[in-house]
Order: sequence, then C-alpha cells, then structure tokens
Amino acid sequence: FRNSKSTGKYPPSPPALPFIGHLHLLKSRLPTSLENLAKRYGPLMRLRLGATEFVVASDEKSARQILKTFDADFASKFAPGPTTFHIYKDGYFVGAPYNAYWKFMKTLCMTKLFTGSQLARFIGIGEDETCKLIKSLLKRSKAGEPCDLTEELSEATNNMIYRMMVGRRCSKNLGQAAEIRKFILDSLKHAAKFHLGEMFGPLKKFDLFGNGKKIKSALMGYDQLIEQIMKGYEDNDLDNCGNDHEKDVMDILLETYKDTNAKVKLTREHIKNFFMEIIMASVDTIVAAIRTAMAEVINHPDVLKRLREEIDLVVGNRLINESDAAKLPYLQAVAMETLRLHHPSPTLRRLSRKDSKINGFDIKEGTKVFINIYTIMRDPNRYEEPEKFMPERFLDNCTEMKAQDFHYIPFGSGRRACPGSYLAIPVMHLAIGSLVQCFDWKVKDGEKADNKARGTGYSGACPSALVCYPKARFNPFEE
Ligand code: HEM
Repeated sequence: FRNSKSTGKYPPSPPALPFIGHLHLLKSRLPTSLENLAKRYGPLMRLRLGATEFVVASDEKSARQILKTFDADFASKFAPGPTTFHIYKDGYFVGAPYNAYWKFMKTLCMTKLFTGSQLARFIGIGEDETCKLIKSLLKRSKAGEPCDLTEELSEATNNMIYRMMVGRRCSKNLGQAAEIRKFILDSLKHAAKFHLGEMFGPLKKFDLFGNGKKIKSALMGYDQLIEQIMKGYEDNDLDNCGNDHEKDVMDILLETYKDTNAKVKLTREHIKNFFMEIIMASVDTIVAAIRTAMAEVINHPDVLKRLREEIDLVVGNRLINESDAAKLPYLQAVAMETLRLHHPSPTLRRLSRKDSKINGFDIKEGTKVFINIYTIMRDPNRYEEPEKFMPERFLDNCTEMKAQDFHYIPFGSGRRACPGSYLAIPVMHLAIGSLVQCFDWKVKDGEKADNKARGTGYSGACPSALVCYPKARFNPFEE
C-alpha cells in the first residue's frame, strides 16, 4: 500500500496478493464478504481490489462520523460499476462527485421534483397502479393460476415511476415504459457481468468478453427512445401547462433546461442520464423491498395474521389507501424490518475529498469508502436476534424512518441520502397492505418463500422471481 509507507495511522488490512490485492477474498456477495473480513480485521479496514484502494466501514460509530460529523468531507461518490462504456460522459447524478451539477440537481430533487405537488401526484399514481395490480391478481386467483409476484410488482412499479416522470404526455403508452426498462435492464445485466477484477484491476480498459459493447448498444437504444420522448414534449409547446400540479418531472426538467438564468446549464445529456439513473435507483429497490416483505409475511403466518387484523380493524370494507398507513403501526414496522434485514442495496459509497480521521484512523484524500449497512443494521448490540424477521422490534419507535440513529439507515444519511424515501415508503405500505388485505398466499406445497433479494454483487438490487398462488379473500371492486 502506498499509504502504509507514510507516517499516518491507517486502518488494518488483510495480507494482499501481488496485482490483485484482496480480490480473492471477495467470494460471496459483497456485503457478506465484507462482513466476514470485518469480523477479523475490525470495523474500519483497508482493502485493495486490483489497483484501487478502499476503506470499509462496518459499524455505527464510523458510519456516524462519515455520514454526519465529516459529511461534507465525504460528500463525493465513486461510480458503482464500469464507466468506460457509458455513452453519457458528464451527466452523472447518483454516482457524481460533489460538484456544482450534483448540488444543483439535488436541490431540484428536494424542492421540486420529488416533493410537494409532485409527491401528491405520485401517491395518486401509486394508488391507481396498486388497484391495477390487485385486479390482475384477482384474475389469476379466479383462474387458479400461480403468479410471479416479482414480475407483477416490477410492471406496476415501473409504470408508477414512468408516469411520475413523463406521465403528462406518455401515460397512455405504457409499452414505452416497458421498452425503456428493457434497455436499462440489459445495460445493467451486461455491467454486472464485469468481474471485479475487470472493473477495478489493470484490465479495466479492455473489453475482454464484449460486455462493454453490449452495454453501449443497450444504452444507444435507450437514447433513441428518450430523445423521441423529449422531442414530443418540445414539439407540443402549446401543451405546456402553467399549473404546477399538472407538471410532471420531464416538464420541470425541460423548463430548467430552457431557463437561461439557471445556476447550472442543463444539457440534453444531463436530462437523459438523470431519467435513467432515477429508474435504476427506484424501480428495482422498491420491487425488491415489497417482494421480500411479502416473502417474509408468507413465511410468518403470525405476522400475516397480526397485519391483517390491524388492516381489517382500521380500514374495514374498502381497499387500503395511502393515508391509512399513519394509523397502521404494524404495517409500518413490517416495512422497516424488511429494509433492515433485506436491504436492496446494502453498501453505501463515498469518496473522501480531503485527509481526515475516522475512528482514530487516518483516511487519505481520494480514498474510496464502502459503508456496509448490511452489517450495521444487524449489529447484535443494537438488535436482539438480528437475523430474525421481527417487525415488533420497531413498534415502540415507528413513527418515522428518520436517519438520526446510525444503526438504522436504509436510505443513507447526510448530503447523499436518498431523495426518494418519501415516495418509496408510501408505495411499500400500499402494496404490502393491499396484498395482505386482499389475498391468502401460498408457495408450492411444503415450500418456503425465498426471502433473499439478490444483488448483482456490486450494484443495486436485482430481485429474483417469487412464484406463488394468490387466493382472493376480499375483492374491493365487487359491486
Ligand atoms: C425502497 C426503496 C429505496 C431504497 C431502499 C433506497 C435506498 C437508497 C440508498 C441507501 C441510497 C444511498 C444513500 C447514501 O449513500 O447515503 C439511495 C440514493 C438515491 N436514491 Fe434511493 N432508495 C429507494 C427508492 C428511491 C426512489 C423511489 C428514488 C427516486 C424516485 C430514489 C432515488 C435515489 C437517488 C437519486 C439517490 C442518489 C442520491 C445522491 O447521490 O445524492 N431512491 N437510495
């Protein structure tokens, strides 16, 4: 290590091999590999993957220092996957360094795109898509057919996000939503095929197995579609609405694009990349969370019974809606416990912007940092029987999922925290609540539902199928 030759006190590190460093130690999924290493080398350790050096934080104390005390010094991020083959070079937001563009867009997210009238609009869309989902499952139930719940949830959630983003002009063309998702999933699938060694090691410039070319081709397909959508908005300028309540995310982005006084001049590339990053950050994370909550509910009949009794008592003889959730503490607790135990993207990323000291160790400027929230949210000092699905643990403290306690940070914390939590939580409540209210659930005889939300190893969620049989117990649409 370059650092170990200098005079500072650096975090401990396992013995490394020449060239590959510690790549050989990352055998299973990233969070579990990192957890196993942290057990031996401590809550703050250094790893080298190929030529790239990382620090891994695995306890609440280090997380608090990085995300709160020294938040500004760690407000940059590094990209999760290979960037060499990306077609938009400057437009990163989710993986952006702490720069003027990121600051501008984050402010736009927090003041216009995902709050106020947009949040209310989104909740209406969420309720509408949940009704469609329930109707589709009622049909399956009538036919005695199994369903892949992941597939059904993916379609509903993708439609929700698409309608939130471009719903004013494109809500009737939901086939386009599916096409966009396919291009994005293809690019993620090929990105996931890169081995960690290809990504961080000396081979990162060479497209050894042709995955880079396939990423590019999927992204080009996406580019054509999104360009067409943007032109559609621009060609119908008369269609522009002055009313904030009717605007969708694309309206606001194009308005900002045209604004000559804006602090940062948005480009078309920025808008296209932002749109894609929001779909990547939102759809699979929401689907994975709901899918895993349902797997746990199916596997725990006592939880299902308690949840259903609460919903039946409070909601009665109509379909649950978003505003009911405030009166359903156990439903909130089920959502919280799911995000604790099965987080869809359990490693936060940061890039240090200056030399600093964390937990008594020196961290050099430019160090890439992983915060392993998988381990932090299973800390046995904080959670009784941390591996167990026990929603009750949140009942005394479940009014809000605020990121004040650093042993529970499903939406991250600080400047880089998730701007979509206020959209994601109501959707989780609606979907879990209505699936429990309307159906009895069964997987194949004698089998348990698979409760793992599988990740691709380095990037976000990639929820696996959940094949099960819904049996209608309440049809809210019956005359
Ligand atoms: C259950 C669903 C979701 C979970 C569990 C989740 C979780 C997270 C986490 C852990 C982060 C990283 C935070 C950090 O590094 O401190 C993040 C970032 C982000 N999320 Fe979410 N998220 C969800 C849904 C959404 C939705 C619905 C949207 C948008 C509509 C969204 C947009 C973003 C964006 C844009 C970022 C990057 C923020 C930045 O770098 O400044 N997420 N999310």
